Amino acid sequence: MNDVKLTVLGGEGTGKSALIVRFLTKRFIGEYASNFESIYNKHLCLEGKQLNLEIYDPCSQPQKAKFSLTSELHWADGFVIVYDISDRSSFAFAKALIYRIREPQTSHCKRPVESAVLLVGNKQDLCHVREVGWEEGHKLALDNRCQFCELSAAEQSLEVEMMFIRIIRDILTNFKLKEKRRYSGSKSMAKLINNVFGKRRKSV
Ligand SMILES: Nc1nc2c(ncn2[C@@H]2O[C@H](COP(=O)(O)OP(=O)(O)OP(=O)(O)O)[C@@H](O)[C@H]2O)c(=O)[nH]1
Repeated sequence: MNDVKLTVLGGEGTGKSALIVRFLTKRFIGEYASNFESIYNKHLCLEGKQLNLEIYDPCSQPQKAKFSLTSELHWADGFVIVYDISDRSSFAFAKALIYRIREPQTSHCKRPVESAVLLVGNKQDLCHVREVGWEEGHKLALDNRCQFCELSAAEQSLEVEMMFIRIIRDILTNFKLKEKRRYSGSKSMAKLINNVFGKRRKSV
C-alpha cells in the first residue's frame, strides 16, 4: 500500500480543519479546538492503487509568527495551502508559505521533484465580503507551479473531495517521476561502471 503524506497549511481560521473533516466525513462542522496538531488517516483506492493517506493538520501558527516548515518539508509529499477569500491577510500568509516551499531546494530537503502544491481559496460562500479576487489566487498559483481552486467547506462536499483527489493525483505523478529518475540514474551509473571496468577487462 502506498503511503501518501499531505500537509494542510494556512492562516488562523481559514478553514483547514473544516476542509479535512468535510473530506473525511462529508460533513461540515463549524468549530474545532485548534490548539493541537492532528494527523488523520484515510485508506482509499485511486488509479488502481490502494493508498494510505495521512493528512497533517498543524495547530495554527499565528500568521505573524516566524515559521520554518523544515519538518513539514521533510515529511510531506504534497501541500494544500488554504486562505480565506474574505481575509486579505490570510492570502498574504498563503503567499509566504508558497514562497517558503518553493524557495530553492536547500540541502536539508533536496528533492528530485518539486513538491505538489494546491492553493485553495476557501469560504467562497462569503463572496459578498470578498477581499481576494479569483484572478489573484489563480495568478499566485500559476506563477509558482501550483494547482488552484476556490470553494466553500461550509457548502460544498463534492468540490472539497475533488480538490483532495486532485492533489493526491499530483503526488502520485511525482512518485512516478521520481521512480523514472531513480531508474535512469541507476541505469546511467551501470553504464558508466561498465564503460570503466568493461574497458579495463579488455586491456588486460
Ligand atoms: N462561511 C464559511 N465559514 C467557514 C468555512 N470553512 C470554515 N469556516 C468557519 O471558519 C472558522 C474556522 O474554521 P476552522 O476549520 O477551525 O479553521 P482552521 O484553519 O482549522 O482554524 P485554526 O486551526 O484555528 O487555524 C469556523 O468558524 C468555521 O465554521 C466556509 O467555507 N465558509
